[in-house]
Amino acid sequence: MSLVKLYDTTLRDGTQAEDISLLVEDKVRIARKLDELGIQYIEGGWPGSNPKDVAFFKDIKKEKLRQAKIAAFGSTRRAKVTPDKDNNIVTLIKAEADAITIFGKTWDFHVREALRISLEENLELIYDSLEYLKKHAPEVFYDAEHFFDGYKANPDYAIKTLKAAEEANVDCIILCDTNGGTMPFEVAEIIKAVKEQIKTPLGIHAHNDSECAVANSLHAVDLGIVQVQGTINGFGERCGNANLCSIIPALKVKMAKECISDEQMRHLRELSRFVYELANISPDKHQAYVGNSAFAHKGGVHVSAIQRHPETYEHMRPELVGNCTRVLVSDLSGRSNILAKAEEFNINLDSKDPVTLEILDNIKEMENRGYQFEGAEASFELLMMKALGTHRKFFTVLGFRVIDEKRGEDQKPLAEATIMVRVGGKVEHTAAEGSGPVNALDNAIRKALEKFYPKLKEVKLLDYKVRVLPAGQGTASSTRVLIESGDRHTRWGTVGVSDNIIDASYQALIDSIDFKLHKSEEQE
Ligand SMILES: CC(=O)SCCNC(=O)CCNC(=O)[C@H](O)C(C)(C)COP(=O)(O)OP(=O)(O)OC[C@H]1O[C@@H](n2cnc3c(N)ncnc32)[C@H](O)[C@@H]1OP(=O)(O)O
Ligand SMILES: CC(=O)C(=O)O
Repeated sequence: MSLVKLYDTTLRDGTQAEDISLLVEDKVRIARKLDELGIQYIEGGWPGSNPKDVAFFKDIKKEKLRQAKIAAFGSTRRAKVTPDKDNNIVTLIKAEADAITIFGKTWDFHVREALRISLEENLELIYDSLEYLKKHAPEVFYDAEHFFDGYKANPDYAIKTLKAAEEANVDCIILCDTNGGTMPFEVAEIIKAVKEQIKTPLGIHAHNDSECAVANSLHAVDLGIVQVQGTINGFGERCGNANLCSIIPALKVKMAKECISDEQMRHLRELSRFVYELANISPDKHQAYVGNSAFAHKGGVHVSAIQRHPETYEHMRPELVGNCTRVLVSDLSGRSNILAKAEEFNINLDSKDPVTLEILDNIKEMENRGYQFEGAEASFELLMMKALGTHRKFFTVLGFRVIDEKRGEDQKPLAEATIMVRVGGKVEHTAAEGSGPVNALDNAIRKALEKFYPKLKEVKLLDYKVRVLPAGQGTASSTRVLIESGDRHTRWGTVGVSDNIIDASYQALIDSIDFKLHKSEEQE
């Protein structure tokens, strides 16, 4: 297997994405994880840009990375100053990184319009910036910005810029699709032409503005490119960069190109989620390879087939990237979905058992009323237990009342809930306040039940989603509430539907508590 080197720019180009900003500590934590994953180069930032990036290069030196090299990023020197006097170049060297990457202009249009210098002067900028850096850094890479657009506009000039970098003896020339508009067939044609004229090892840095960044990067590797730049989860300027979470498994599984070990790749999903978490961005469920839905099967026909052989509807084994097969339950389910779920919950169910059909019919009828079990597997498991007669009634709610009161225009509203529950022979009547009516109700339910079941103290409400469902013919619109709860060990989802938002929330809250009590009992 030939080796492709991965160059991660999450900490530099990734942070150029709208809504993404990382603290120095976050950057160091991500760098550690990238190193563990086996990424060969980690671009830490642009030290000439801001003090945070300067601090990163200082702090990362204290880390004992296993194998990754840290790269510092910047640009060619400014016109009219020599490299040794150019603040950006001097700062790059001071960062004392293992490698330095600078970008320079390839596109004649950019030279004229953005830099406003002559084409000849730009070639000098490229050559002497790189030649100077080569004397001061162990490895120097050249990002040929807008290479593909530049080549299309003026191929002779674009090649001249690469030759200037080659003459300066750089270690790798990276062809950049900076505006992300190049098509895969153009990439192939242009790289072939470049390879006839440039002998320096080549890399690719593709943006995703036309959704082709991953395809372009893979095409480039197929044509012999040895360095692939990208970011975790595809974060990056505008529509993002080539997504390394897709590139890595494609290289290894589909193209037999070595880049990280099999064991390292099993941590890819974990790393993807770690970066989402630190960037404070919700993970994209539908993300290829590592997303929650990447191997989630909903249609009954699909579920029936994957149970016979997973490859019928899975392009590769999810475990290779640390993901897993999931079966969803909905009104598109068949008996196979119900049986798969039963197996997941360790429930013995036979496809010929009338209960299987009863559960299936029940689900379809409830989904028709607005329930959705895809994100509410705990409610579904409770429903199964009820159908099978294994559900235990831990408590009975005898009634509740919720009051939401505002005492003046500039006063905050106050919410209070009272609830009456019976556990065994005892009746408990409790009141609690909350930041809103649902929170007050949640507090009151727990306060009433925690006395009997102290384990409920562990339960936290992690997410609360409300969706107003459109009215059907002759009916009022109703509300669906999805709640995600969790304890120290796990998370679970529950659902409630009603034309009253408090009632819908109540159903989801009660299911959450009921589920926790069943699971605690099973564990004991
Ligand atoms: C394709 C890419 O993604 S490249 C990376 C882009 N990332 C960033 O821009 C984030 C970090 N940038 C920054 O912090 C700032 O832009 C800085 C510190 C680099 C520069 O700030 P300023 O000096 O205030 O300049 P400003 O940002 O307004 O304009 C960019 C300058 O860089 C110059 N420039 C652009 N590309 C190059 C290049 N390859 N070589 C040399 N100079 C360049 C422009 O001509 C302009 O200089 P001028 O105004 O003197 O003509
Ligand atoms: C260098 C870089 O980030 C680009 O060309 O997109």
